[in-house]
Amino acid sequence: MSGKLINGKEIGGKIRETIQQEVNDLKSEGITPGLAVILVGDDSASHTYVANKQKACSELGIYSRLIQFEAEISEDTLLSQIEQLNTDSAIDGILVQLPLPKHINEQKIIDAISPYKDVDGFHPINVGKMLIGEPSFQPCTPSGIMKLLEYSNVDVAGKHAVVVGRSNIVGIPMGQLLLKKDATVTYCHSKTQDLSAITKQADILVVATGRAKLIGKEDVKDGAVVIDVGMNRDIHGKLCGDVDFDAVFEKVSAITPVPGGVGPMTITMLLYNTLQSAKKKSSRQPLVK
Ligand SMILES: Nc1nc2c(c(=O)[nH]1)N[C@@H](CN(C=O)c1ccc(C(=O)N[C@@H](CCC(=O)O)C(=O)O)cc1)CN2
Repeated sequence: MSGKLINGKEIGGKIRETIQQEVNDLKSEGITPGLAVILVGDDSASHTYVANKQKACSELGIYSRLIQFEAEISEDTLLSQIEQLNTDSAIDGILVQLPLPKHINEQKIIDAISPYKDVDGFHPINVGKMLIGEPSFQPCTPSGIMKLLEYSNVDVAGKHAVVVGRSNIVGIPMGQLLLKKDATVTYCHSKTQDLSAITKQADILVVATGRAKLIGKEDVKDGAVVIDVGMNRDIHGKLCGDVDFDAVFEKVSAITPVPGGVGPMTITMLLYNTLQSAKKKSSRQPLVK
């Protein structure tokens, strides 16, 4: 089974080795990369992801600072915390773990993060730069998927890539990164008519809907490469993706598992972006509002 399986833990591990080497080099020059993580509320999945991010930082020698707030925190308090971090020289990357409680405007919070420290790649300046192919922080999940494809020798150019899902943090940037690598991209979403007719045409199928096992055997083409971004619980409480892994496995040429596929790459690319930010520390421009 291993030939078909795109193993995000293994590929992420290889990339983390090169990041670690570069972190060591930077540290020998007296620079320690630093990441600030803001966590609001008590969502248990968010707590797990943040703990995993901190553990990964510590394994690679990246300084991480956790800033925790109760769910009732005001938007203004959050904004002033971000302002402080924007000018903190020990901090190269700032991330606010999503989702935020409903009374907080997520976009307003993202907009307040300095684009020079926006290691999630969610700030409109980084999104815009990514769209026109300028160097920028790229969002971690889509850029991690591009790495999975690259390390698995999947040539994207000229292929029909179908992205199911249009979120700002995964679906939309995913399609754009595939387009930049010369794929022919189709977006599908909750209003798409006859989803299956389109997913069946995909050479590369990326599914990011948050709907457990939405994609089954009848929805994929023979030999397709399937990337599952989903993170759901099945009726037995077991972690599962948006793709019915067991049903499609025989049909596809390669597939990511859940867990152990895309998830670990999200954290790897966060470490990568934090390192890139630390490398640019000396040339970082003051934020012009
Ligand atoms: N500020 C951000 N918020 C959120 C992001 C993000 O990129 N930035 N993405 C997701 C959550 N996420 C990272 O924050 C994330 C999700 C899943 C994993 C992961 O490694 N999953 C494991 C399984 C973990 C488990 O057992 O529960 C896997 O797939 O193997 C990492 C990061 C939303 N919020």
